[in-house]
Amino acid sequence: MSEPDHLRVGLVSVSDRASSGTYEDKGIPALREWLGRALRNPITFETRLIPDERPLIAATLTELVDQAGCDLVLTTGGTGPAPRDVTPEATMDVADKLMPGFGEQMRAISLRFVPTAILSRQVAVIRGRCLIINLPGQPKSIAETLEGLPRAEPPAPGIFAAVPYCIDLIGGPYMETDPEVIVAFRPKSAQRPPRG
Ligand SMILES: Nc1ncnc2c1ncn2[C@@H]1O[C@H](COP(=O)(O)OP(=O)(O)OP(=O)(O)O)[C@@H](O)[C@H]1O
Ligand SMILES: Nc1nc2c(c(=O)[nH]1)N[C@H]1C(S)=C(S)[C@@H](COP(=O)(O)O)O[C@H]1N2
Repeated sequence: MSEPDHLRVGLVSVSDRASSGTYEDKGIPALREWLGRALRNPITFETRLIPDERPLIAATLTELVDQAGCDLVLTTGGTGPAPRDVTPEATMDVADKLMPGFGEQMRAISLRFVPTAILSRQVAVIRGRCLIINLPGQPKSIAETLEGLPRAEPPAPGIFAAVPYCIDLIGGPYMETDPEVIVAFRPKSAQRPPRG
């Protein structure tokens, strides 16, 4: 059987303080660690650590999709209500299509962890053949929202369950997950045979 498809993934940490060196950035390492655990595909990461500036965030996302050729871009930070939190606006600036279900589900999952979940205005969009998803800045929120609480009662499905099929539908590579971390949902007609 052939090897899993290669993925190119953009990781963008949007933080005034981490990008200026006030504190160490923990966003990109947390994203890289979670994706490394969850995916069986070989991945090339494109990482960017930038301040909360709307034109710069939009230009970074455009570059990652149009020049670097990312299949998936995850951002962390800048989704709240503070004056400098503009990641959702910058993400919508570069969008071809909005994908509101991701934001709705992330806020629902996050409410299981923190009552302030509703303060995140995180969005997801399609640009070209790339899915761009905003995550909150708190590093622990990355695993919380991507993975959810699949074994809790009632379960809260992590949003990453829907990412592989979304990438299929926009013409991207076939993403394969470790079911111990996240079970990717695809309709039967879209599934490749499991690897032995
Ligand atoms: N990139 C990051 N690395 C490490 N910790 C972070 C990062 N971003 C946020 N945090 C943590 O999460 C908390 C809440 O984040 P907050 O909403 O204040 O940050 P932000 O708007 O995402 O980034 P900033 O205020 O630096 O521009 C911070 O006090 C910090 O402890
Ligand atoms: N899963 C999860 N979601 C979360 C949080 C969290 O700790 N875990 N923090 C919340 C808080 S306190 C804020 S202010 C918003 C926005 O955070 P940001 O501005 O760092 O993106 O995300 C919310 N969503």
